Amino acid sequence: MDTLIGAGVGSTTAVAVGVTHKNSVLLRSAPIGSLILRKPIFPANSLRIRRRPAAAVRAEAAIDLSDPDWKLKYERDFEERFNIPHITDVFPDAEAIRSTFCLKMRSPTAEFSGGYPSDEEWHGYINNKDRVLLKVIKYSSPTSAGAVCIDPDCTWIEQWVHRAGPREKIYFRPEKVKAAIVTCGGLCPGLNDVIRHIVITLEIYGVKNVVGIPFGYRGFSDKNLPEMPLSRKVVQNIHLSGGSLLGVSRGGPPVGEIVDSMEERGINMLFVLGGNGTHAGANAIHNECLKRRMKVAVVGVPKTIDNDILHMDKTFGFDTAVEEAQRAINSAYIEAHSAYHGIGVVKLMGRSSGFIAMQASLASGQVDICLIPEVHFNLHGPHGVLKHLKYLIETKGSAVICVAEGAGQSFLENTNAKDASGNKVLGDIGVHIQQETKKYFKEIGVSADVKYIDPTYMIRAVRANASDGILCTVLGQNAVHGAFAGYSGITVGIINTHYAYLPIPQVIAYAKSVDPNSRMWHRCLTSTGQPDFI
Ligand SMILES: Nc1ncnc2c1ncn2[C@@H]1O[C@H](COP(=O)(O)OP(=O)(O)OP(=O)(O)O)[C@@H](O)[C@H]1O
Ligand SMILES: O=P(O)(O)OC[C@H]1O[C@](O)(CO)[C@@H](O)[C@@H]1O
Ligand SMILES: [Mg+2]
Repeated sequence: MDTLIGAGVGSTTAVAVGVTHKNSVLLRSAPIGSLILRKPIFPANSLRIRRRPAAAVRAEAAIDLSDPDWKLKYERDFEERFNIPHITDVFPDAEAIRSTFCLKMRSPTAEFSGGYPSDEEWHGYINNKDRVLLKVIKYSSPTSAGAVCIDPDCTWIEQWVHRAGPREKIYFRPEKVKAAIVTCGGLCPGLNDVIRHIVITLEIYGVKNVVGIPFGYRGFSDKNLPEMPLSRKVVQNIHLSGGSLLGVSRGGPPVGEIVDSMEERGINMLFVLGGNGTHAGANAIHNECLKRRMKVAVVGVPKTIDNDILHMDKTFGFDTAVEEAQRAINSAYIEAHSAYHGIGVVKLMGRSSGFIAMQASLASGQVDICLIPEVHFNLHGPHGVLKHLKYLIETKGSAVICVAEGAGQSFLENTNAKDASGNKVLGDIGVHIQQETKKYFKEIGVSADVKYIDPTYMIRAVRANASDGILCTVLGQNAVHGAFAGYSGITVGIINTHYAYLPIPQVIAYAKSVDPNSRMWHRCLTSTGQPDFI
């Protein structure tokens, strides 16, 4: 008989379901290394599955646990899926030269007439065979919190991904490179830091032709938007302010037009900063370049304030967003605490993943109720949010709710509206909670002073904090190293504190979301003291 299985990866990975057939386990695009259980681990209504259509991602193969070699086969399959495309896959005879990124090459003014600089003594290169371990906990039992097991014995599986960094051999001659940078989607703290470090690192390799494409992918087709020449001088201080020097946008021309434009402009390195939509675009550009046999490196740097890109510890801007979100929560707390029966509602970003709401609630310690898209809740009824608010007002005198923008969408009218990129336009759950709370307290004859704060655009526009600034620096540098090393269709991320290159389809197969059975969500519940609202 088929058995529903729940799968959770650590505290920060998506939940998925699959079906077991006797000994074989079929994971339908499930997260890598999913936990196989004989029965559901979550009540059906707390298990929400969110998945974007996979962008040509090859799903995990079915595993036949009765096969004595299943572990070996699984590891081999994993290695194949996380293999990163290289220029030599299409151009086997592509010429490799010694890297110009060495201790002797620190000035962009150097010319190569006397030969490329090289540094025999420098041992700072990454070997192409270096790997980073994706999962680092060995679980002894599938019932251990957050366990990620393939079989009931929790057999240890090694999942290696490619280590990022400069290679000794490079596949582009710096003087022949025209590099372009584009930033797409919404704003996110740290965009300027990444742009800055891509430019600086390109110059250190010896590249002199670096341009910015204005306003996202639109800049490839809009003739009124000239490309912006970039140099260390131009980008020197851009990290001191938030936003993007190049501008951002949603929507844009079809991929074919983008690649036509790249051909016309002679761009052979493209650095794409953006979220899952942008990365789907980057992968399509990479595939189109392959089809046209263009020797081009397309490298992504994941920018998602929602932190919903798979496999990475976090994405840049997330830490800053959490820090900034705390200020809104603190204001809501002060307002609520200073009012008679004050209730503060703060809506934070998170279309399908509640990471910011969860982490900001945890960090602030001032939130009584945290609501995220991954965990179903009722507003009304004996166990609903409003009943609990009444209890909080009676016992504490005030309360603070932190809600992620994608939470409780089933309570709101579905307009089917889409933004320019095709993303669903969400209803305003913050306004809804504010209105329902006012109505409820009026009905029960208890006064309540409800204040609503939506700090979204204030948070997105701030400059990166120190930890994000460092993350952006390393990601920007590694993006350039990846391109020079000849990889394309890849993105760069931090995994277990190390840096890795991943094939784009694997990181955008679906949105990473909070596992309601994770230690981190349980810690959040411990902090807020909220019951489940079912
Ligand atoms: N499947 C896709 N294929 C090709 N291009 C895409 C795809 N999805 C989105 N894009 C393009 O990527 C760009 C950015 O997409 P989107 O607005 O969804 O932002 P995002 O990268 O997901 O970032 P954010 O986290 O801010 O939403 C847009 O120009 C959009 O046209
Ligand atoms: O108003 P815009 O720019 O379309 O962006 C809004 C969206 O962008 C995000 O901040 C992600 O970039 C979402 O959380 C939010 O729904
Ligand atoms: Mg997106």
